[in-house]
Amino acid sequence: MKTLSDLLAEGVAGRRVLVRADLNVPLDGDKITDDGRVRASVPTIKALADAGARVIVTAHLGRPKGEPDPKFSLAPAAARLGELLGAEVALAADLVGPSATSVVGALTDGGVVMLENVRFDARETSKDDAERAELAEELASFADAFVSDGFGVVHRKQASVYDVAKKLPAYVGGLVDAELGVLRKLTDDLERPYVVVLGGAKVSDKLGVIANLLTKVDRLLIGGGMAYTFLKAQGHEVGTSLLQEDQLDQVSGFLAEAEKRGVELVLPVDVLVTSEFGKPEHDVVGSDAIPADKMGLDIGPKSQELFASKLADARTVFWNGPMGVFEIDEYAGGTRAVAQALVDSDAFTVVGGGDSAAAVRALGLPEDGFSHISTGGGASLEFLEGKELPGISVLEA
Ligand SMILES: Nc1ncnc2c1ncn2[C@@H]1O[C@H](COP(=O)(O)OP(=O)(O)O)[C@@H](O)[C@H]1O
Ligand SMILES: O=C(OP(=O)(O)O)[C@H](O)COP(=O)(O)O
Repeated sequence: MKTLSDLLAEGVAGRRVLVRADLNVPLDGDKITDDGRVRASVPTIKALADAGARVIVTAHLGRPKGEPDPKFSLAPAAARLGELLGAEVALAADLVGPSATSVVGALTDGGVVMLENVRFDARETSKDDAERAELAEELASFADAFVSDGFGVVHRKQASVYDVAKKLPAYVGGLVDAELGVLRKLTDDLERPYVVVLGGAKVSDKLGVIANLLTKVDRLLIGGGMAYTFLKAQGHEVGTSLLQEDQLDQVSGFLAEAEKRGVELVLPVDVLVTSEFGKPEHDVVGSDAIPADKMGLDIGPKSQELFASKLADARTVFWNGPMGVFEIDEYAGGTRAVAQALVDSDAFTVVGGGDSAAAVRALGLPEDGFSHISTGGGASLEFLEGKELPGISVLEA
């Protein structure tokens, strides 16, 4: 793979460089609640700008439906990036339309601009190769080189991640390079017990990694929205909790496979339930006694203790996905307990994922209490699975 250093060594003054960043930050209205991904994107962008490049940043925010939607505008991220760089970052009102053409045309050496949310164009996430290639061609027409630095999205075969790298001289960015370097320590010769903790809300996306993880880990702790499909597969009622009904058979298979392999699969023994998403009033119930009209929004106090005890003797830990809806104080206890157990541990500990990393910071845990805080959740998991990451393999080609 050609690296950012190679590109800088070639000389970038006056060249237009398209940088794919992951600026998928959590928002409260138009306020960024955790700017970790913007901060992580700065070094690569700054290195290029300082070397006189004309930098064009492309990124996504959330999962809009392939058309412009102001709720998912990158305006807050562009403003924050400008603050961190100490120079204005103009945001084009579109992705490859007249506004983008004019904003890119006005770029001067050392300047940085941003294109509006790449997922406002349905071709970005299209399954049709030709559609993605067409958008990639339009993006590539703005630039002379491409730098792939959105680690959180390298597992997506999308136009701005994968296809565009075939249209321009392509380089791996500093963030992606550094993230891969740390994650390699979790694949070669790791110290055991190796414990993986999974939670969060992207259940259907992330269930798939479990089959492979079962061949690698000693223990798998499952909380967050991910736990309920397991509890249901064990025959428990889960009320109105997040549930991946169509993956129940697959999850039953995981339970059997874990037993066969001697992998300890640990599920919550109690949960905090409420009647309406986000409602702070709640009850603590056994995970085999979730009422039909209630949803589980956090693991309970006994589960917190159980999970902490299962982390205490670990030598290597990877954690993706909050244990509950930590954005609401009442449901932050499980996430805090797992985070604290990692801080207290002297294992090699990696936390990955936009929301997991945000949770660690929002709950006031020391960032240096973890060996590494990764900007990517799904991307890290797929890397640990040993799966080919399209955004990386395209750079190796
Ligand atoms: N029991 C639950 N029910 C619904 N949402 C949950 C539950 N537990 C956690 N979540 C939500 O999961 C989200 C994060 O999930 P995900 O995107 O998979 O994690 P990450 O960004 O760290 O990879 C958080 O916004 C959190 O509120
Ligand atoms: O937030 C992200 O991933 P993560 O939640 O797995 O860390 C990335 O920005 C990828 O977003 P996507 O899962 O909508 O493709």
